[in-house]
Amino acid sequence: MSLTVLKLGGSVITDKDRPDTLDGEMLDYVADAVGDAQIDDLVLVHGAGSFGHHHASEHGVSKTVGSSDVAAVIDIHGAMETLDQFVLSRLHERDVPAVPVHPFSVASRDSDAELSLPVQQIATMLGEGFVPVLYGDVVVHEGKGVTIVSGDELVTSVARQLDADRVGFCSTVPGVLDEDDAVIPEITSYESVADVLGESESTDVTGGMAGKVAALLELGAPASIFAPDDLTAFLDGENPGTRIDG
Ligand SMILES: Nc1ncnc2c1ncn2[C@@H]1O[C@H](COP(=O)(O)OP(=O)(O)OP(=O)(O)O)[C@@H](O)[C@H]1O
Ligand SMILES: C=C(C)CCOP(=O)(O)O
Repeated sequence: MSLTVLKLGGSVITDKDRPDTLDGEMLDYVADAVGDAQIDDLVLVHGAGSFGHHHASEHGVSKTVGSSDVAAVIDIHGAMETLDQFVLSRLHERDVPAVPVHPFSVASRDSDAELSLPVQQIATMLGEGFVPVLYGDVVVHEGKGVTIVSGDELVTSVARQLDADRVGFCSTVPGVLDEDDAVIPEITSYESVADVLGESESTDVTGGMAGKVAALLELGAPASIFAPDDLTAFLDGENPGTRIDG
């Protein structure tokens, strides 16, 4: 069996400039591609877009800055659960057997910020024919209350632990772009692209493209970053966009 881990970028499925606003057309578009895909085992992770980053920013919470305020936990996690419900229902409309895995309820960080994400339930879900769906969320963090765990970190953690065969990031851009906005076909070291990597153009507490590339270089397996137009090609086994191989 071949395992694919795919992240649907929050900037793809939401309108990242308007708080708590779905991009329903794009969500339908990517859900169509997932619904039509012929793949054995699939784990989906979605980002936060305007459902998580605005709330995290309002409460001053990021991957490194924590909060012990229950209202912050409920606000951020609640917004992400709402977005997750939209994602799940669009997938169900296409008969994708998608089931939720709520990171806040299962994951944690230790005092060195090391993420611990149990994957046995995800493996069992796959074995039973489900498509587990995770999402960027708040996560309890030893000594800091809660911090943010990005969908990118969840992808790399699941992919590493379950030895994924293919890892894909569907974002709004066709790949990592160079200074002339051309897609860089392959990245093998952070230094080679550090100058062109920036944060997201919208509110984003998890580091935008720079955070994504850094996380993927540490994965130890190749991963692709591509735009929604290329999602079907990726799910068909091609390697569109930028291939990151640390
Ligand atoms: N060199 C670069 N090439 C491509 N995109 C870049 C680059 N530098 C910065 N970016 C920004 O990074 C964004 C992609 O990162 P972002 O974190 O927003 O993606 P996402 O995973 O789709 O969203 P989310 O984090 O909400 O899930 C692009 O939309 C762009 O604004
Ligand atoms: C801001 C929150 C809650 C999660 C961020 O996840 P990402 O959109 O994958 O970076």
